[in-house]
Amino acid sequence: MYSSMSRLEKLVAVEEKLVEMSKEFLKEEKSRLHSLESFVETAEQQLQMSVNKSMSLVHHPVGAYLLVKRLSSDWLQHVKSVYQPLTDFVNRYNSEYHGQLPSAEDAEWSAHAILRLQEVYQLDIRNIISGQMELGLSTNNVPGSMEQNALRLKREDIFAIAKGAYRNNDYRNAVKWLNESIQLMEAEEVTENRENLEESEDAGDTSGALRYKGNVKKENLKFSALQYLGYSLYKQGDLEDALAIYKKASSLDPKHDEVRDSIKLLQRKIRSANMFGNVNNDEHPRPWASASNAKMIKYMALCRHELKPRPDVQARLKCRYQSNGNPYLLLGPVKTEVLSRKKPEITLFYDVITDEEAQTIKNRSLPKMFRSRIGNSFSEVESHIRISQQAWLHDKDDEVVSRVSKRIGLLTGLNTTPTSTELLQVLNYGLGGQYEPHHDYMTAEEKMWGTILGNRMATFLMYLSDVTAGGATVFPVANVTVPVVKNAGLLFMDLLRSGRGDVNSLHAGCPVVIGSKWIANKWIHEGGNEFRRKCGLSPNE
Ligand SMILES: O=C(O)CCC(=O)C(=O)O
Ligand SMILES: [Fe+2]
Repeated sequence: MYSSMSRLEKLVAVEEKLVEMSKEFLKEEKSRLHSLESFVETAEQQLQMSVNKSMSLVHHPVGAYLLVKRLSSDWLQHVKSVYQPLTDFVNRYNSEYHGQLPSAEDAEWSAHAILRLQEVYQLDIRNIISGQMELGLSTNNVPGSMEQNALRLKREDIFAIAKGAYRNNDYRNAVKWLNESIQLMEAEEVTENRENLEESEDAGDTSGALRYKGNVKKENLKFSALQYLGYSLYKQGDLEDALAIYKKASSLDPKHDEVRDSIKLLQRKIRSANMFGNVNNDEHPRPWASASNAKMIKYMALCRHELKPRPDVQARLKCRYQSNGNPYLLLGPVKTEVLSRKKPEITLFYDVITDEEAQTIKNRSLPKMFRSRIGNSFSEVESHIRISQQAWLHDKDDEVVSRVSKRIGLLTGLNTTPTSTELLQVLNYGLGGQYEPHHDYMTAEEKMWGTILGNRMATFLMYLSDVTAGGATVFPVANVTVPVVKNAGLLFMDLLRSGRGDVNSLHAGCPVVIGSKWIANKWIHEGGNEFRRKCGLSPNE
């Protein structure tokens, strides 16, 4: 469900219905409880009159009749009147919302999305927690104070995200999130103790003011958070701090065997480290799966707009109105920006489609969307590398689709008829949705398209939406970051003139921070373009 914003948007309507159903239930429940209350009151009154009075009501025929009637039916009716609607409510929830609700796995992935955004955009955890995730990002769309309050994370949520990092073997971030969640738990303990103290003073009871008023659940949460923290510190090689944390956990539950064993183990490890001077801190975990390599580090820096092309390369970039000598484009030449002139040339065309056309394409795709996969014709898998939903549109699906295909032909000077292209691929990214660095062409082994269509020669990527933050398209070799510009089209060559894949065409879709990013890809193939883009004389040309 997290894999596309359009699916997440549907959840809003589901929750709207849930709120409606619950409000109705509560209203009826209140009146039912109210009538139960007055029934119980009456019964109690009559009971007192039967027990205490000189003339017991039960000796009176009407009193006896009422007692028998109450016990033979009224009580059952009232108990049922409370019980039955509750089961109906649960049954309705289970049947009406079955299949529409996200799973625990969805929740876990959503927590991962927050971690990914934190990592890629180097966001401050405290800003994320306080509902100000966009601080430090280039956006003017900052939430108001009411929204900020609604976006504030609670200690349980912070703990859940920490556990997500932990499960990812990302102990560095697990430590950060666990520290925050424990700090919050402790701050809340202080306020609660103060409130309890005030309450007891009000009641004139100062003796038991600091007595443990026992919210066991909360204590368990902290105990468990401390265990996670201790282990994460240990995995990071921070033995002394890990020991201190385990001791703190032990003070909450001195009889806990696992914690006591961990303390002994850590003390032993610290002693031997002092003796031999070498701390075995296991392997240093990586932030998220593949972030350790240079390619990923560069990808993330480009997503943050931190890298620019070399100055000499930048100086040769230009902006022009392009008509390719074509009469259609002469009437309204397209504003074009060349973002890289080295191979592969990367060009951004502004306003290649209209808002209405973009909307039509999105509407046509919505019923056909499925989770994107990566791979080739032999094996395709769902993966965090590409978090989105996609649909394929035929030219004949809508007049707009064929019109746009033709327009891409005019803009690129390439053959974009159905025999030289793939269908239009429409994509909607999900929560933290991204597409990690990849090439669009297929290698010889992958053999996706056969000899007539040939390999993907050029990519024409159109942005069908804006986003509030994140989601740029980046080229880690060319050092180019292309922000999402609604209705613009991005063109780059995937192959060298020789037909070999151009490794420099490496590119990626950065994680979307805020917003719903829609794109449409038109892949133009070699077949039918032999004379439009001629072979070079050297394999590297
Ligand atoms: O979303 C982007 O900006 C890049 C998408 C992409 O590279 C692809 O779909 O092949
Ligand atoms: Fe791509």
